Amino acid sequence: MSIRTIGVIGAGTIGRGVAQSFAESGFEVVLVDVSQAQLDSATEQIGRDLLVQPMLLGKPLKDDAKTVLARITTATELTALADVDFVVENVTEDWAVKRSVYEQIDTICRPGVIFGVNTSAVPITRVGSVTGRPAEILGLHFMNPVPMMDTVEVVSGHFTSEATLDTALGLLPEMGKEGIIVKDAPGFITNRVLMVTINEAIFCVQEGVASAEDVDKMFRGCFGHKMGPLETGDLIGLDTILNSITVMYESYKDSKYRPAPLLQRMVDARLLGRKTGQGFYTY
Ligand SMILES: NC(=O)c1ccc[n+]([C@@H]2O[C@H](COP(=O)([O-])OP(=O)(O)OC[C@H]3O[C@@H](n4cnc5c(N)ncnc54)[C@H](O)[C@@H]3O)[C@@H](O)[C@H]2O)c1
Repeated sequence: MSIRTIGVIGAGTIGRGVAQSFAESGFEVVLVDVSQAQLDSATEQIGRDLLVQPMLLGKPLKDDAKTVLARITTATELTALADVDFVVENVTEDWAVKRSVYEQIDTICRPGVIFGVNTSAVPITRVGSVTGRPAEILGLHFMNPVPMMDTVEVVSGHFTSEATLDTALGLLPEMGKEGIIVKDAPGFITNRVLMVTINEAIFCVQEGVASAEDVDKMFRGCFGHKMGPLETGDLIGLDTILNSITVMYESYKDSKYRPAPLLQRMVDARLLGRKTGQGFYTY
């Protein structure tokens, strides 16, 4: 099946980047979110990012920003995905929410259409089990900001077929990205390591060992990281960090994944980072 139209579900922090990246690469995109306000703000943000990111990357767009934006249509109903050739799902990191989406799109999308799960920690095999197409389900863990990151963690679930992996590994280079295959384990590789680091950095701030600014400064200065763990947490969204580390805590039954109480408190207070204008820093 030739892949020309991509269904992107969820127009939040990561979904809008996925939609932008596919559109920049010449694909038609149907972007679906339950919230019209979220779709409107995603479209506005994509418009701004299309102007800024190519300059930051030093790589001009192949087509002008207007043409790229025109490739993205939006909808609030999953039924808009009936004719898409490939799906990338990016809804809230909550199993009940994701499960309901997969049960619906399994009946809406054509048989054989592959579903890429963009999750921080939900097992891909579990997603496959609620659909009638477990061989066509794989993890596509895009990194934020998607248009600027060139590597994708590709997760092979228990039933993911070689054909599905081959299709995804062939599609990613069309977006200028490379996929690295990992096996299915909660948190995969990237988040199993990253979330523990961010969570532990939050414990350090909570205990008053150092300020958020100084923790981040050390990671930039001592290790040459572009961003420290708390800036990264604010970029990803502290609710997503909490959900991810909680999924790993529940999956591995290992106390090293227990969420920091300060993380929980900040999420309760809606201090979620960039997306709400305030996290460890003010935006
Ligand atoms: N933020 C990151 O850096 C990042 C990186 C990689 C993967 N992820 C994963 O991507 C997913 C989305 O994360 P995010 O940070 O973009 O979250 P977010 O909260 O910014 O966005 C989630 C979006 O999903 C929408 N949504 C909720 N239920 C829906 C439904 N039933 N149908 C359609 N849309 C629905 C919400 O309205 C919201 O716009 C999560 O699973 C997360 O773990 C996030």
